[in-house]
Amino acid sequence: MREALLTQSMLPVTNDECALFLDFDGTLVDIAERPDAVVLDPALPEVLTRLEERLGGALAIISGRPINFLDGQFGASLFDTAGLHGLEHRIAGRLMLCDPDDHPDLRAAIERLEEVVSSKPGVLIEDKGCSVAVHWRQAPQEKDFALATAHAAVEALGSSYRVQHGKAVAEILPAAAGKGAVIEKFLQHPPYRGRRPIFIGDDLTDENGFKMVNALGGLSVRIGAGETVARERLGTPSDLRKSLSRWAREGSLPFNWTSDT
Ligand SMILES: O=P(O)(O)OC[C@H]1O[C@H](O[C@H]2O[C@H](CO)[C@@H](O)[C@H](O)[C@H]2O)[C@H](O)[C@@H](O)[C@@H]1O
Repeated sequence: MREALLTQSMLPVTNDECALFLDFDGTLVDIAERPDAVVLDPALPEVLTRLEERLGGALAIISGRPINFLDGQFGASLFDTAGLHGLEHRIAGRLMLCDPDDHPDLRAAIERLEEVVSSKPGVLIEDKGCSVAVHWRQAPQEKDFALATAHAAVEALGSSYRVQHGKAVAEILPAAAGKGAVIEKFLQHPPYRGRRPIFIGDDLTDENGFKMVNALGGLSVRIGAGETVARERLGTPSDLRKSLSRWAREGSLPFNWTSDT
């Protein structure tokens, strides 16, 4: 009897028990030199659609990008999504967007930032409406300047805003935005409710999501090297795409995750 119970509690987690949350940059797509230069694997929308079916609809993309950018990549409204690190979301098809008009101080700060960086070739401002990213991937010598500029802007904006560090980027966004909180929100709604979350990401903004998922008894997976609270690791976005494709085709989770862990 005891043996039977033990075996039962160690069964692999199945598709109908879990919800899958996927980061975009550095996770589903390889990092590119510029935000507008990422290349989506043309097979990915179909792979994710098959996987979403296997998961009873419980699949969402959780990104720092705006939802309209992600829809442009995958096809309008194809997947549930959280954009701008959780500031906006589409859950079970219901859309909640962030309105830039609600952030007049930030809009004025973005105008100033554009002026300030215009004298620094290779430093890019990515205006995302309710948030802004200062990128230095193409000008690594300007890292200190870019970081100082983003932090000075947030200091002037006050405590309603914060800086989110990332890969060769510092972003300014409303302080309440975070991937952990938005994953928790998804889990309050069908078809996510009652499922165990899996979150796969690669960057500092994803650590907040990993923490939440760990606390909820889910599975956190970090793509690539670096300090992390994630419990599992995969090498590259390409490794992940292969794993997702096999999962969509064959049906069993590509992780060693049993119901007792
Ligand atoms: O949450 P994510 O989906 O991972 O988005 C995080 C940020 O990713 C983007 O910047 C990063 O990817 C760029 C393209 O590969 C790269 O050039 C840059 O250095 C990276 O930091 C995106 O541009 C940001 O808006 C996202 O917030």
